[in-house]
Amino acid sequence: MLSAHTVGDIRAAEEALAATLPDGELMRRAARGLADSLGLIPAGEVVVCLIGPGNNGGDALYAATHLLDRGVRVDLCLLDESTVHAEGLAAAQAAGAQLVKAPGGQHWCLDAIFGIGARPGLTGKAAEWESWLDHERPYTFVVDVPSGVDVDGATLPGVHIGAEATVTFGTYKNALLADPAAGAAGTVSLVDIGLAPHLPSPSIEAIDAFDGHLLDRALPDERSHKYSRGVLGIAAGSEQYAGAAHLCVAGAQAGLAGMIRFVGSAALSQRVVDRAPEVVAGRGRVQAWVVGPGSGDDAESQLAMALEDGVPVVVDASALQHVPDRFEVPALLTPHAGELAAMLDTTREQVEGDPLGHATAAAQRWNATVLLKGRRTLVAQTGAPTRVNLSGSAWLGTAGAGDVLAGFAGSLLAAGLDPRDAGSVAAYLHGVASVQANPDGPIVATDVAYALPSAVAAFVRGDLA
Ligand SMILES: NC(=O)C1=CN([C@@H]2O[C@H](COP(=O)(O)OP(=O)(O)OC[C@H]3O[C@@H](n4cnc5c(N)ncnc54)[C@H](O)[C@@H]3O)[C@@H](O)[C@H]2O)[C@@H](O)CC1
Repeated sequence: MLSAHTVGDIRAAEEALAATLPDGELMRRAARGLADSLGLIPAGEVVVCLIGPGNNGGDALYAATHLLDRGVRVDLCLLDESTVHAEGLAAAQAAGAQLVKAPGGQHWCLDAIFGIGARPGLTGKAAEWESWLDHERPYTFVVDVPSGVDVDGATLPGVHIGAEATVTFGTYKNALLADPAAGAAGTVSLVDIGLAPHLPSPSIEAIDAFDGHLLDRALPDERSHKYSRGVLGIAAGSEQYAGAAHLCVAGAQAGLAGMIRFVGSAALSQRVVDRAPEVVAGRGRVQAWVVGPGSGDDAESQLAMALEDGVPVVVDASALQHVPDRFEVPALLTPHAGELAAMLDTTREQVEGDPLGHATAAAQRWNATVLLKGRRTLVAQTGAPTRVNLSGSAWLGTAGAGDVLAGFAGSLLAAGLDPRDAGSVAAYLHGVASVQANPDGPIVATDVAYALPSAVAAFVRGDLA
């Protein structure tokens, strides 16, 4: 599991760690790690370092001494000579760094304008540097966090640096994992400075290949039978969107439930059973429900029916328009930005500009777990670290992928996971399966459903890495 922490928590942890170390040791560790991560820059090349007033600039100045040691040339642009990290500047200059008035001509750049002490949005000279970067496009590394982003909120409220790669220290920051800010960071690498023992529980987490244990309590054993493994009820599809029923069922069949019951019109039920003969048509006892994929006008009555059972429920697509004031059962809501905007009476742009804020607000408001779909899908639940999904590719933006996800998440819920684990593991494996189905190429939602069972198995075995 990757974890991110808030600026406040990072500052407290750094203070506690620094108290156990000689003066300046933390910055030495950060600078050494940073320089090691800049190995891509060949000797003889020139890197321009954009240096701000704080310790972020200090990190870059000390890292510059290591770069100079191995033959990389360093130009320094100072935001303000009077506030720069003085010892760092002296060390970099002594090692051979040149002061320049403005960036120009260099093919490599190091953004050390602001770190976690940043106020979002760049102005003045920093904004001029950003427009040079935007125009000249040198290969840009960020020190700790892209300057100008909102570090905790992971938003982009103004001018900010966009980079190919970010080297961060101690722990991830929200802005490095959650969109839209994460989109500005490029590939992120983490330098260990010894902070972990001093950090509290994270603000954001991301499942990785080593988290297969999350499925442990929902796996079958030799005493299991179809009912003990969990039965999932699905109310999905309609005359207009019959395919959604098939895709939701296909996603569910790739999950951990022992049986699926399908509830819909006689004609639709017949279609579903013809295609997936394991499915049982009609109501009966279930451990969880999925309601809404392709349900159209039937969504309201289907959601009411599911809620009568008092079991956990996945609420997707058109059913999201009919949510109760507050859920009394464990609920996983799975909107995309447009659907969440409609629920919160705002615009898609507002949600996309601040997914973390809107997903968190919705989780609180409906007493539910909210899985907000996007490039970096979020799973927010009040009182627990928000999960962000890092798997998958842009090819996953394809018709029906959400129906598969809803069915798969429902199957994990029926098998005994709580909504947060069910939603976040489902999003993770859905992304993994999409890549495995056809790395770097087009896929349809059915391909994702078919690739899911082997992704589940590899995740459980710990083979995904
Ligand atoms: N605290 C520590 O012990 C460590 C900190 N490290 C580095 O230190 C950084 C944090 O250092 P600082 O706390 O000095 O913070 P910054 O380096 O982010 O700089 C903060 C300064 O910039 C000014 N500022 C912020 N945003 C501005 C804006 N938009 N326009 C104009 N001025 C602005 C602030 O007023 C403040 O003076 C981390 O990101 C990391 O790079 C590392 O060296 C590891 C250890």
